[in-house]
Amino acid sequence: MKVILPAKTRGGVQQMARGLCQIMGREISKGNFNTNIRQMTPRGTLQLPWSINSVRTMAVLPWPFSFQPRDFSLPNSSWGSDMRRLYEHYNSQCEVETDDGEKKWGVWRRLPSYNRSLKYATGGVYLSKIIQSKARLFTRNIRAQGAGFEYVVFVNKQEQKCVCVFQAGHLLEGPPGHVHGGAIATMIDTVTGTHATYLSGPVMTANLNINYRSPISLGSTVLLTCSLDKKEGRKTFVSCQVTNTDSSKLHTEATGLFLSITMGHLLGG
Ligand SMILES: CCCCCCCCCC(=O)SCCNC(=O)CCNC(=O)[C@H](O)C(C)(C)COP(=O)(O)OP(=O)(O)OC[C@H]1O[C@@H](n2cnc3c(N)ncnc32)[C@H](O)[C@@H]1OP(=O)(O)O
Repeated sequence: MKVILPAKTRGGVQQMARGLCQIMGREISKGNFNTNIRQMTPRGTLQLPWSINSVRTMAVLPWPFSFQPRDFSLPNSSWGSDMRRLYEHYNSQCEVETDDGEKKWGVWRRLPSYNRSLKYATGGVYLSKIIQSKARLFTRNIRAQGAGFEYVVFVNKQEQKCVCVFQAGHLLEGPPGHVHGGAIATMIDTVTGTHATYLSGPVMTANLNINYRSPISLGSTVLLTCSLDKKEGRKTFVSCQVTNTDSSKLHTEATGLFLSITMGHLLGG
């Protein structure tokens, strides 16, 4: 049986689980991560600190000890008709049924929210295990559904392309009735960064160039379409267009340079 708890209760359960970790003798702290992740075995696999393994174990324990983080990229009641329609359009191509009724991966893949996405990136699996229970992109921190960044990302590995369906909530206001340029830049950085991560493993944005062509109305849904321009050593070049939902109007265009980083760089080593 699957029990879906209201957000408040889930928070309580998470706190309780954290409390249990503490009672059991260790709190998961950044220092704790840093010390332990440097312990590499000769084969290059990580010796995870016991606290992380405990957290992972708890993620598969039955309720009330399980605290699988919420996937923010799934539809919720704030999603408008455009958002839902485009979600269905891409989601229906994530899994396809063959003639003999077998289910297979389609050309698109929906990326879940959180740093769970990192596991799809080359070499990202260990990083994912370490940070997924701690980190959350700030775009997901506005609790009221529909008030901030509502979005879902789909990637197409074959075409080295990715799309994001984004509905901008009222808290993202810049010019009256329209989305703030910084909020648009945030989404561009997030989606191009996600795409670069998917293609190249852990990266950081080194350069982002943005041209704003036409304003985006608050509450509207737009499409961010990203493609790989080229890869050169540690550099991944990605471009991005923000358009209305039928791609007939260009709102914003951007190019980004992402540099592959080591785990040490990301964790301040
Ligand atoms: C699933 C997960 C989804 C995640 C999505 C969210 C994505 C969010 C992404 C972000 O917002 S990351 C946060 C914003 N970015 C930063 O804070 C990065 C700060 N900068 C750095 O940490 C370093 O400058 C950086 C890692 C980008 C590069 O430092 P390095 O020491 O690794 O590289 P280095 O400076 O040696 O440069 C390597 C090459 O890149 C080139 N380069 C570096 N920065 C550049 C730049 N800004 N423009 C053009 N080229 C640049 C540099 O010239 C050189 O070229 P060559 O090899 O050809 O000589």
